[in-house]
Amino acid sequence: MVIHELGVNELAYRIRDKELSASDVVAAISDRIEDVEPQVQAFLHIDLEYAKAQAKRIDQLPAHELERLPLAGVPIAIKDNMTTTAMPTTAGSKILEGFMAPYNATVVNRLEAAGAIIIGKTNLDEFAMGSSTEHSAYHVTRNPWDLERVPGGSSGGSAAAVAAQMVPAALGSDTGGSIRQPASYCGVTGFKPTYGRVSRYGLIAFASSLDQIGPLTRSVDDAWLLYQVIAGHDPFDATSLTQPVEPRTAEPVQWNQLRIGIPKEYDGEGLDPRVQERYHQVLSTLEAQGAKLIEISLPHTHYAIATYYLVAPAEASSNLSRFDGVRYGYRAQGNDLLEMYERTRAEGFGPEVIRRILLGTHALSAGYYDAYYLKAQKVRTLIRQDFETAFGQVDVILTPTTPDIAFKFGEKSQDPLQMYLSDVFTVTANLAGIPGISTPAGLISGIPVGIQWLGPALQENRLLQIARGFEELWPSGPWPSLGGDL
Ligand SMILES: NC(=O)C[C@H](N)C(=O)O
Repeated sequence: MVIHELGVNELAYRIRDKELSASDVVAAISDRIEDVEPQVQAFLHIDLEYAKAQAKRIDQLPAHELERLPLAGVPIAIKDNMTTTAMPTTAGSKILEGFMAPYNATVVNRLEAAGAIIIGKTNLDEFAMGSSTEHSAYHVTRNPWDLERVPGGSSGGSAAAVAAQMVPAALGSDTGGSIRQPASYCGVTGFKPTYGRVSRYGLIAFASSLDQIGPLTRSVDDAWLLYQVIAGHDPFDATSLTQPVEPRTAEPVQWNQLRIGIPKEYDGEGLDPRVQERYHQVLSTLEAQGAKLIEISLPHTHYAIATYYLVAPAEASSNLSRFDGVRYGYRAQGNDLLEMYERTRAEGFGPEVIRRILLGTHALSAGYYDAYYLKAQKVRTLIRQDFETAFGQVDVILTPTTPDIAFKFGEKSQDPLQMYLSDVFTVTANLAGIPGISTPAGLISGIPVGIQWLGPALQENRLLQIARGFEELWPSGPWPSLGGDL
């Protein structure tokens, strides 16, 4: 048994059964990180001393206490836009370099209360704005399947760390696809729950009406377990939902009772023919299992990218106003207060963040508000209604996660619109607030490709049950060979 290859569930029960100690696991993970992190560069911060101390604490717990910890001794990485008191939180930005948060994000507290061991903070596009992790102010992260390619973004570090088997799981955040798109590019599972299901307290806000936290793992059951731990009401997040989170079910999906919606708008223009071919192979496999494939229309899909790139930057321009050199992080010198603000923001933010702030400020400004922001909000309602209508007819919707596979460094970074288009199939779920999961559907010339399952709001368990069923039909692996394996 190679410890770093084990998933969350396997590690958790082995540690609970005392077949493995948490310290053994942390030691194995440290070796793996030492081996492959120099190539992949998934992390912005790693704290193995902290991890070792946590592992020791877990190993000293009596059996009856271990029994109560669903993630006892499981190492987990956290995207660096969620606050941790034990490690810095930078959001991938120079403006927060070295920032130590005064409190943990609720998700971090929940993971630790469940016995998880936080190993480090993963790289991301600055403030989660991007689809390749090239917009990190620190360094790029490489796709473990091909080091010349991007891991996707903005949770690229989390996806790469999981695919490179440096951790069994990581948390990401998804505003327009930032969990699902990198999951697809790195061949892992990435799950975005319903808006409001997981507390965002301690998540550095990008676009508050869209942001959601979720897990990236190497199996659906692992994502499910993590979701169970992090989901649920949190009085510190006013948007957090109060509906109870139902327990995991072991029941397999009954394909012959399932109606799968195939939206015609997700299968055509702009879709890489190789991705399209794989998507159709998946559809045939499901049909052969007895699933009923129903062609549906989500007619406002065409406006989704434009809508997202008005709503998200508008909210970002407001959220990021707090980084002014007074309250947080970096401060530039200036002759007066205004000059200090201007210089701090001009020097502290990278070009993509500045672009979004400008776009958002423009969309919200007097005279343009009705034409841009208000109109985008109206179209957003239409997009949500498209899904409501569709879910009257079908149980779940299946689409490609991304129109392409992981691209090479530099291929899209000079053309923001091309970069934005990699979110074309994922932004709709955020605009509608519904859950979505990307699961691997094999490789195309050695590079992973994912498919996306979308479900009605609050039906996470049903969605996860279906995604797990698909995983059994279409198992992934072997994982990329890296480091010492080369
Ligand atoms: N943050 C996200 O969910 C990703 C999206 N690519 C964006 O740049 O806004």
